[in-house]
Amino acid sequence: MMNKITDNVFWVGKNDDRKVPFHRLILERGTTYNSYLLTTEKPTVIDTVDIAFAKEYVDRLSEHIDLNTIEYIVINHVEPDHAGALPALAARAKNAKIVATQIGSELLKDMFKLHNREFVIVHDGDKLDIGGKTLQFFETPYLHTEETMVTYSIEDKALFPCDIFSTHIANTELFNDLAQGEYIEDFKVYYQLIMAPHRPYVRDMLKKISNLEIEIIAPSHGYILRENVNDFIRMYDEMSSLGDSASSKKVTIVFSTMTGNTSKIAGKLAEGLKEVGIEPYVFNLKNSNLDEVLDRIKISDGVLIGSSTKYGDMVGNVEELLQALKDVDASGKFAAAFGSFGWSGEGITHIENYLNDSGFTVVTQKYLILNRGIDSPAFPLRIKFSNEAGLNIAQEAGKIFGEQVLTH
Ligand SMILES: Cc1cc2nc3c(=O)[nH]c(=O)nc-3n(C[C@H](O)[C@H](O)[C@H](O)COP(=O)(O)O)c2cc1C
Repeated sequence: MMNKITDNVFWVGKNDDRKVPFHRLILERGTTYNSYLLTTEKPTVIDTVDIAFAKEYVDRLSEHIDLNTIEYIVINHVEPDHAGALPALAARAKNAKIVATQIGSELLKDMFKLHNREFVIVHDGDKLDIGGKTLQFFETPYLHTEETMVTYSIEDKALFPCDIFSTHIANTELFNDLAQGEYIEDFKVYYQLIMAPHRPYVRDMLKKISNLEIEIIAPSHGYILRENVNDFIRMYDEMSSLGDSASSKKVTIVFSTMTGNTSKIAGKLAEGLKEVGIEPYVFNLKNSNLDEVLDRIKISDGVLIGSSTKYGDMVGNVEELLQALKDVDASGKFAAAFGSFGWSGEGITHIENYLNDSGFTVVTQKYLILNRGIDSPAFPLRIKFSNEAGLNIAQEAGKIFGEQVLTH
């Protein structure tokens, strides 16, 4: 099916009106996989369709264009509901170069065995002349995975943001002004499910597109937005804004150290928290009153507890604090363990075990994979001695932990 979006821009996607299983959900209203064909002097395809419809998609496309004339295939996001038909298309569009971010290209090569294919690697702000139109690319990491970018057609004032601004609704009307029935709630639910876990990246994306003149948003699922476009951008702005919750959220960092390495990690965690607007309480247990520390933890939304390891155990009086924490109401509080170590780091694992036993929601790598779709930085935070790379990771970890607290 080929539908005109604007001059020389056509929708060539797939309407999937099944109840689609996706990310452990069932998309009750189905979805669409929106792919676009730009019939310029250097014909260009932007994103493809789900891997399940690859053959059908390529066959249909070949009815509209000689596939050998396709010059570029832009892949904004590698997930197989968008890039799934790339191998089938690339096999027949033999002259096409694949346009992606650096990380995107590496993933596509490995996932689809495209190592021998020509790629055009694009960076933030790069432009590509496709003969009659100019595409500009903006990297939008984690929206919804690490390699993601958006494509902007300057002459069309059209943004192709892949998953961003999408809605899971099967439809044949294509445009939001022709929508039969309510879809705004679905648009918001999509944001909450797919985008909200990456809130700070939504803010970065909004900054990047704020200088673009956008008349059409052509995402990869659901309606193409051409009516009240700015309302949808505003909704993302509102949903990703924290209001005054940053200043009202509290995090406590407590640690014990022998030679100062764990103290440096605590400092970096604090810097990361400050980056997201949280001013943490920081206690070195050696110089602190245990009751005062406990009082702070009681009013905190998150707690980070650290120790280095000495002969397979925690150091200082961390264990005394952890024992006392068993009597604190930990419901609704996030916690994570951290520490410096030399070769085995048992102290950090002991802390994590205590936090689990006390009923905190413990932030671990497993937790972040399942709840945020990210696998780093790895919690509990284990830094060998206090190397520079490790300390940078600690700062990132502070940010990620802060985001966790802020969005709950
Ligand atoms: C007496 C002593 C015992 C140690 N035992 C261990 C150990 O069992 N496992 C380990 O991974 N590191 C061990 N280490 C290494 C420390 O955990 C490491 O030097 C760490 O960076 C110290 O951090 P801190 O300055 O915060 O105390 C030991 C260090 C010392 C001095």
